[in-house]
Amino acid sequence: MTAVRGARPVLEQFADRDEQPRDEQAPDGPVAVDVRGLSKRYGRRTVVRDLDLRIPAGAVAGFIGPNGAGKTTTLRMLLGLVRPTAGAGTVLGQPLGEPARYLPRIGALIESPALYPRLSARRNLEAMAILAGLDRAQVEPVLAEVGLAERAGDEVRAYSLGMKQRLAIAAALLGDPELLVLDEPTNGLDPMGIRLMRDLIRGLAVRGGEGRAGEAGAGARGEAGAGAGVGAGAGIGAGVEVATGAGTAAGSGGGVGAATRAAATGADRVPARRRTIVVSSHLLAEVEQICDWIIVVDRGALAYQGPPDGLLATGRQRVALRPERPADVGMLADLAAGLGFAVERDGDRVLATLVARPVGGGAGGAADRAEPSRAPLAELNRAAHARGIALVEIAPARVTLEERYTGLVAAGASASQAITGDRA
Ligand SMILES: Nc1ncnc2c1ncn2[C@@H]1O[C@H](COP(=O)(O)OP(=O)(O)OP(=O)(O)O)[C@@H](O)[C@H]1O
Repeated sequence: MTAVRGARPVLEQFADRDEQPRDEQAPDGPVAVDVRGLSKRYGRRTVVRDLDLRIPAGAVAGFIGPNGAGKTTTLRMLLGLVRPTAGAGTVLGQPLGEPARYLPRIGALIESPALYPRLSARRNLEAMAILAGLDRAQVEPVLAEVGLAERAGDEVRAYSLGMKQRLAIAAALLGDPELLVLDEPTNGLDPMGIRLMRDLIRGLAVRGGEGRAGEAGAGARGEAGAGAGVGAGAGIGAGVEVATGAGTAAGSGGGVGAATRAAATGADRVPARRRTIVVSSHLLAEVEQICDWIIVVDRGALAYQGPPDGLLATGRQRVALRPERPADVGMLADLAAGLGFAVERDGDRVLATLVARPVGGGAGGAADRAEPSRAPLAELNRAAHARGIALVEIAPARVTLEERYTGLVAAGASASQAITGDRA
């Protein structure tokens, strides 16, 4: 498919911005994360802006946005690693401002894991378990859960990147967390590694391996435990102890979070032992297949939140137009562009997506958005006919989730630049 033209007048870009499906749907049932107005400023620069997040308990939530959109900063705020400039709400039913109350029930992988390269995966995990005050017997089940059981005795320095990522996830699984936060776990992986990671994450949506040591079964969790994260680099704020004792893995970055068993309050527990997973990525395609909730952020602001099909449903309509004479494709594309469509060439077809108020169409309200195509399509058809172009196809064409995502982010970028001239 060849892009013919994409530049649109500024006013049309503003129209796009207005139509962005901000906070499309709220979850019906219990929520694992419910925060409002989350913001972070660094100096004069706002990197997360008034973010309202509601993540259903038990969902696999994709946290998607381009590089620099504020994903990691947001996740760090949820994990108590960065103090929000503004915002309030709850994580696992506990106040956002008191992360010590919920961190023991969270496992997290934020940035590069810190591992002992000359120790085996098993020994690395045992060290983490000990530092976090956990039963070492948890190590074998989590190794099995991430598919490393057979290589658990190998030194970590011999591991591939994918295996190291798996090991880091195993560390985050220690303590059988209710909420698992994975920041860009597919970063740097090849296509097969990405696929394996996707399969792994899908499987982690159910908590606890069979026979996990010390596990008394569903609903029986309630042992008190001291929460601790294992990591190096950025400290954990808000009064949360960081286990960085002698022998902790060298390395930089946020380290590997290890959740402990903790007292569960009951009211906010998820039935059927579903685990809530938040997985960030700058590529929707890497995670869309496993997500039942999607959050799109762009320049620190929420662009969409809701189920994946909601993102699709809010997409603008696209039509495929095929002229009787293939030689007319270029003229047809020009015509459609002149009528306010974003135009792409697809062989002997033109794909026209309505991006602006229909020329000669409706007033532009919600009803127009629900059925945007009729008036402009009729106009397009007439205009083609007037130029002697006979259409042999004029039919709806599917807009993919990736295209919707890209459209959202691209429209936001254009509008923001037009308004402010910068990203702040
Ligand atoms: N400690 C900091 N001080 C100043 N600016 C920061 C700090 N941490 C992050 N930023 C800025 O905040 C913005 C958002 O960064 P963040 O890492 O949250 O984005 P991201 O969506 O996770 O990006 P990526 O996908 O590239 O990891 C970036 O412009 C970054 O430079």
